[in-house]
Amino acid sequence: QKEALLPSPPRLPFIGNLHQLGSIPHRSLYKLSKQHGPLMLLHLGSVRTLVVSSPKIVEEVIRNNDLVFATRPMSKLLDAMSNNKNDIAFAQYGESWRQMKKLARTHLLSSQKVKSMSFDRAEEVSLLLENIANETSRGNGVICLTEILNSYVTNVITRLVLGSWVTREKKALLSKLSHESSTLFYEVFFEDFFPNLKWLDVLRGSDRKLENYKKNWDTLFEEIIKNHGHESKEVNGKNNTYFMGTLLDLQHDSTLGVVLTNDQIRGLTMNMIIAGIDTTSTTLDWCMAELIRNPEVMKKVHDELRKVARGEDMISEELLGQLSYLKIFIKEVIRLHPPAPLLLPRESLQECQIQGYNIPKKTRLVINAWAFGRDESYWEAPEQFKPERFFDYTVDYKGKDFYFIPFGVCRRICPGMDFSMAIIEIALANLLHRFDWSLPSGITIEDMDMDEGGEVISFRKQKLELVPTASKVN
Ligand code: HEM
Repeated sequence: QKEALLPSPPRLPFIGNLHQLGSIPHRSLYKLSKQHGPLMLLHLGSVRTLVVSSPKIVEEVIRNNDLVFATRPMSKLLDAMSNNKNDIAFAQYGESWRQMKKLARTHLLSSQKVKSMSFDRAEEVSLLLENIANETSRGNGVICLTEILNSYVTNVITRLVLGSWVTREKKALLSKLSHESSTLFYEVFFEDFFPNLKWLDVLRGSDRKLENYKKNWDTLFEEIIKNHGHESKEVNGKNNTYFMGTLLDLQHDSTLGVVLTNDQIRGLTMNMIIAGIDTTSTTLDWCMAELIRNPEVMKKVHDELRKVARGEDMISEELLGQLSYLKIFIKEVIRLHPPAPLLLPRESLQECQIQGYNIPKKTRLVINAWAFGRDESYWEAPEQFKPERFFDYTVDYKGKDFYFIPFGVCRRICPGMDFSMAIIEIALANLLHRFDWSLPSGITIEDMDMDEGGEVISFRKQKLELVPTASKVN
């Protein structure tokens, strides 16, 4: 049986390879792959986990076994995050998942829908700029940009998903829940890895954490349903409904062909918050950090903006199409700092073959997309920050180029990329158009720690504190 021969790091009795995940799993797995190869079998407690660190192998998996790996594993954490399998991101593959993904793509996250929300984004960007100007006028002019960016993204996403009734306190709770989802992901729930030891989850307080997490969502949803987020369809003369309103409308739409349940509406809404806020805000944060570390890149972005803005006070979304350097800059940032470095876990629905090895049913699959961005066979001098490389490579992150998959691939690919890019690009363009940015006095580029914290969403460990000054051009 060839499966037994799959390269696999030596493991300890009982815990297997769990201890080798370290504090930053994508980095630990990358190191292990250098020793054991791009296809490794790990035993995480009792969970057999295949780790892929090469784009070629992902291509093989997707070409031959896309359907086999179209599902997510079952676990009590994913049950909580999926509102009991009533969502897209964490639910198992099947008819309900297929219908919801189609619905989200067509009615919530299509490029037409994303475009229709440009007014809301512009308003939130104005508030962001105002917020920065106010914060700067207080104290010594240093602001914590990481926190400000997280508030901006929370504000814009809750507004687009739920409507503008959401209070400041509720937004803070939604942001906390989004972040908690990311930290819970790496909490070891014994029941999932060692079914006989589920009593340890009670003893260690993990079960209580999960119960509180669920309770917080319950309380929030009572409020959301009460306000039902169904604001006027007529905003600025446009038919502009928020996701919650759209979903409630669809519930009464007989042409839809499926009946959307309240649980599915809740699951979808949770997905938009959990999958949207931290991924988008951490991308913006990495963008600003890389600009500070690379002044020559900052200059090029500024030069392009100046040409395009022609004295306008704000960059509008219509102008974004002309900012080609800004766009390749963002690509370079997510090549080196993919917000979800290990994507989301998948599991085999049936036995299959990869690289000639037999892979049994219910084997977990982890794809190290972070490693792909550093693969020398695809990227010249991969550790160098060089947006220009994307002028030469016609590569895109839409899932066709297997060596650049920050949004995942195939059936399980992220449906929210246009939605998040719209939020990122308009904010970045205006942050740089309106302000010049520098490090606080006494801090140098060398003091910037570019390491990630060890969570499923790859945050920069060090918060970004900067000094904005009103741009001289304006
Ligand atoms: C920079 C921002 C984002 C990044 C890097 C990102 C990345 C990802 C990744 C890696 C996956 C897993 C793909 C796979 O398993 O192959 C995913 C799935 C998903 N994302 Fe995103 N995402 C982002 C923003 C968003 C936003 C804003 C939304 C919604 C508002 C969203 C909704 C989803 C959903 C629903 C899934 C599950 C898809 C499925 O399982 O079929 N994402 N995302």
